[in-house]
Amino acid sequence: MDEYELAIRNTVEIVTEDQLKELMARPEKSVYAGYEPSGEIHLGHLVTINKLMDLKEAGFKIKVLLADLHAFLNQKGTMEEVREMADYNRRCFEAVGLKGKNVEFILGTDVQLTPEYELQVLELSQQITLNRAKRSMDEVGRNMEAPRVSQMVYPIMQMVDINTLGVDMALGGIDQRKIHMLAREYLPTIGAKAPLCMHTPIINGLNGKKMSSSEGNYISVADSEDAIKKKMKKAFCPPEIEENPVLQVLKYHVFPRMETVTLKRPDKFGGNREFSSYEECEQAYAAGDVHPADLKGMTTDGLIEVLADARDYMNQD
Ligand SMILES: Nc1ncnc2c1ncn2[C@@H]1O[C@H](COP(=O)(O)OP(=O)(O)OP(=O)(O)O)[C@@H](O)[C@H]1O
Ligand SMILES: N[C@@H](Cc1ccc(O)cc1)C(=O)O
Repeated sequence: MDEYELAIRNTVEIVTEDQLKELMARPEKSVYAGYEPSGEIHLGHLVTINKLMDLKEAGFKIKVLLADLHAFLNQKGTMEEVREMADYNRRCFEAVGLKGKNVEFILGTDVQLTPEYELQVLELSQQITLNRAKRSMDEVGRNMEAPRVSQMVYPIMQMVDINTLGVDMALGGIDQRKIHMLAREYLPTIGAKAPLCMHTPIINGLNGKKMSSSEGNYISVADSEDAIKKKMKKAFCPPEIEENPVLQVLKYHVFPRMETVTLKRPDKFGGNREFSSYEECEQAYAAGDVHPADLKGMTTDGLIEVLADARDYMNQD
């Protein structure tokens, strides 16, 4: 796989592909993703983390924003609580392999409380309508039936983060799209660069709804082998391909880190079978050649293996 293919694999949108091709030809390039510190880093977050690791391998400098102030503004906890979570989350990111020379972690409050930052937030807030700000938070904001003023400031700060961190590209799940499109449109009005944007898919939790800490439907990167087995056993695994959480785990977490995956089953059920790509496995499942229970077993074994280092790291003293 060449660097460009690696950069775009498992993404749903790049705005724009031509700009990405141009950027990749440059010797220096950077990308960031921001995370509201939360209790657990789960397989949903890991989709974006895996992408950051692909981009690192493709030659990007990586910045990870631990967005403590954003989490506070979005009603996720007190300042003390989110700050503490930021430290824990940083360890989780390192545990899954996001670390090293070209990876920098930045705490939101370390860069967001300067007069320059504040002035840019105010300049943008003078231009962006309340309606656009509110819509950009549709999939990001918590308790949006009664949005707080802080939740209208939130997307504007996210735009200013892009300028403050000086990155070429903003990465996030597709739920970040509306905020990113505001950034592309409005950052140039304050003399800042319009960022490239890369979006990854949103994956489902084990009950078939969006994987999220608040739903309790997630697998965490620090889960024990036993916990993974129990959760996967109960997972929703319909015969369909679309929105199938087990296939999503296989596609976004197991295959990117394993060359081949082996389905183990007794001879009377068809015997063992080795898959060397996700697509091959999806076809076999769609054709009914792989039973849902076998698909779950194979995915569980693969996931336990790919998260082994993270588990060990998190369980060190
Ligand atoms: N289920 C998911 N599938 C894929 N990406 C996700 C998922 N949940 C969060 N992300 C991505 O992770 C990044 C950080 O999101 P954030 O930390 O705010 O998570 P969140 O949506 O608040 O999740 P949670 O409610 O579980 O804490 C964003 O780019 C977001 O798109
Ligand atoms: N909006 C992101 C978090 C984030 C905050 C600030 C940023 O600059 C980037 C991302 C989320 O939904 O979780």
